[in-house]
Amino acid sequence: MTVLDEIIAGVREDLASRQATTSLDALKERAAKVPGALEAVSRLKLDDAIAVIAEVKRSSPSRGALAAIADPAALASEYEKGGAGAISVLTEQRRFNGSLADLDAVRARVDVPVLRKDFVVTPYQVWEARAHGADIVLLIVAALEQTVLTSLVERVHSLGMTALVEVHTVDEVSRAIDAGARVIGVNARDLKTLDVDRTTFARLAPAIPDEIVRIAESGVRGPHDVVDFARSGADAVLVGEALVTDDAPRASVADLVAAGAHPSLRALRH
Ligand SMILES: O=P(O)(O)OC[C@@H](O)[C@@H](O)c1c[nH]c2ccccc12
Repeated sequence: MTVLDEIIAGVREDLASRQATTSLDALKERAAKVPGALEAVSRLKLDDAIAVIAEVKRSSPSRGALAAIADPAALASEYEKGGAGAISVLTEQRRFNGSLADLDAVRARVDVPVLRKDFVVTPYQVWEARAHGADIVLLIVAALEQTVLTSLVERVHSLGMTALVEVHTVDEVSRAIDAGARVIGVNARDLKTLDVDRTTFARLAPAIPDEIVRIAESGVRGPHDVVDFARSGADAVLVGEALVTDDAPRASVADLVAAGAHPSLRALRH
């Protein structure tokens, strides 16, 4: 069993208990009452800058406890003030110590698009994301059969949200494109082994067509990594650990945003 398999086994158990208390119909009713999803693609692909997606994450299987984050909305608000283009909220409970309550709290506080970061394997979780105000939903290619991936991408888009389809190999890039992805995230961390390889993005980016938004996920330590990923063709970066362990997350987001807006990168983007 890979780490990913273990995580998903736990996710399915937690999912079963939520399904026992909240019916799909109840979720659909709730989804009908929340404001519509924000358009996210234009926030993730900017003309003259790299978008920064800042993540709210307490723990991870690779790093253990990272930060207590007693007030996720306050942290998200700092990220937003620093110039984050979107906020990612981990909702997985067992390994990442997140929750849908965190998503609710962040959603209520910020105006930028919010990403539900979880191991989504069923349509129920997509409805849940929308019912809790998400605008973007992560779908991990390595965790899904192709037919399931395609139907989940369609479900996300049909609810007005944007699917962030995560890949780690060239073959997964093809699967993401075939599934109808408009936004592809290349994860530097292999979820089967948890190893980080920052060269993965540069290797996979050429296989991603220009009309698709390209996001570099994981392993961003600071401004120099943003510049490197931008040079390799990233439209956006997704940053977790470096920000949740930072004493001044707002200023650090601003530094990442400034690095990605540097004039020397502009020529590459036009
Ligand atoms: O903390 P980092 O190395 O900056 O990484 C953030 C984000 O990319 C990472 O949390 C992530 C990327 N894909 C995921 C899938 C599930 C859980 C977590 C993730």
